[in-house]
Amino acid sequence: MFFNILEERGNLDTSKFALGVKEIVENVRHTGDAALFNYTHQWDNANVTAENVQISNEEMKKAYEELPDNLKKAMVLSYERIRAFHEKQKQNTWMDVKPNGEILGQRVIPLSSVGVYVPGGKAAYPSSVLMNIVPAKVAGVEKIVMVTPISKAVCKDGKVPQNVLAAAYLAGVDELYTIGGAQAVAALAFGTETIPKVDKIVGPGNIYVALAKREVYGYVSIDSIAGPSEILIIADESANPTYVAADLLSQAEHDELASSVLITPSRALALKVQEEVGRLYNQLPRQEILKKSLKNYSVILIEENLEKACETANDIAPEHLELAVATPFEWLGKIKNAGAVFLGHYTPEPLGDYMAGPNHVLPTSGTARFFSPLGVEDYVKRSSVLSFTPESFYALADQVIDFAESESLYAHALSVKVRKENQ
Ligand SMILES: NC(=O)c1ccc[n+]([C@@H]2O[C@H](COP(=O)([O-])OP(=O)(O)OC[C@H]3O[C@@H](n4cnc5c(N)ncnc54)[C@H](O)[C@@H]3O)[C@@H](O)[C@H]2O)c1
Ligand SMILES: N[C@H](CO)Cc1c[nH]c[nH+]1
Ligand SMILES: [Zn+2]
Repeated sequence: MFFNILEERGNLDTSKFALGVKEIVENVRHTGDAALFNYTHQWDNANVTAENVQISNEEMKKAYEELPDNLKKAMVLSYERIRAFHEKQKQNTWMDVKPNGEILGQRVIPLSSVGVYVPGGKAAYPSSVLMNIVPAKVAGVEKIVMVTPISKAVCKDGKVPQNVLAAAYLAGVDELYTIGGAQAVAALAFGTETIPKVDKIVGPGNIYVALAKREVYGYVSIDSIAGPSEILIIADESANPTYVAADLLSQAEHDELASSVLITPSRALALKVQEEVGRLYNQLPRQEILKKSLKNYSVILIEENLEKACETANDIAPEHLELAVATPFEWLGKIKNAGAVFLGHYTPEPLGDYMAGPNHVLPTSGTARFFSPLGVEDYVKRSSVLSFTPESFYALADQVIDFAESESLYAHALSVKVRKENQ
């Protein structure tokens, strides 16, 4: 029996990973490539050097051209849907021109360089390549640097998988390096002899990647903490236990630290889902990962009613929240904290992972309380614009002087007074 049926659930304790990550980040910061390639050998068992760390555009192009037709079709459709969704997020520069000549505005400027992390320790993630890079392209980022590890578990031949290379080509990456983990995040944050320093690091990853992003924040910007995957399903008696069980398993298979939670007022449904999880588990590979994630970080909670279920979900603030209930739109307004909300019995979370269009890089570990999904706004910055004519300046001069003097900042007041004298 995998799921405990409980009244309460604890959160993932990240502190035991944090010290190791700090050390990795510091070493890469101070010794560059030497530490980067040592850690790559240690954690990925890969012989990456300055000579072979970068993958050429020709290699990516070849991977794309040789992709099987059905996968190419799926990838292109996914690309187009992600692009269409993110085009809607674009913000425009605006200027407000008043009749007295005062102009106030806001420019939206793409970031010069971003580093995108594409995970690759336990699975290959071409879908995350598209989710990271397409919004950066829509925003107009000048240089997109992608990193991804070549772990033994995923890259049997010691090479980045063809589907990842193909997605990178389709999305239009500028530079691709075969490094991963906390060491790759540190390399992007501080730069090394071979890895360029970037302005912002985005993208999902395991606990080491997520904590490393937190560690380098301030030296560079980051999007959010997008760590081990999470799903929380609120279900009532209208839910199909097989669908619910499959959706819970879908996120559990990502990582031993992934979390799948069902909240329901129906004990009958809870028991059926528990049974279905056991049955479906037996048909799946990746059982080592599934077992750990389901036993340690997953739970079925029985709540009195759907109102209470929504309150608990808001406390947990999950990455993905499915409303597997008869009238999902009725409950949507009650959900305040979730990376993405999936409504009804035919909007399973994996549809969002691959094809729907909204971004699948989402905040985890309760950070959906204040972080948002990755989007075009992550790849731009705003800059304010101010322009006054003498007439519009004189109209505000006295109030600025009064305000400045109330702060005892007389040079500020003087800057206005010297101009006012010319009135
Ligand atoms: N939140 C999101 O938006 C989102 C999206 C996609 C995937 N994910 C998550 O991304 C993660 C992908 O994980 P992954 O492992 O497959 O790939 P990954 O690339 O994130 O991590 C692999 C790297 O971890 C490092 N590592 C492994 N063991 C280590 C150790 N003991 N000490 C230090 N470093 C170590 C290695 O350097 C390795 O390259 C999963 O947790 C998945 O749930 C999250
Ligand atoms: N569910 C993941 C986000 O937590 C994204 C993903 C990519 N591929 C499959 N799933
Ligand atoms: Zn997934």
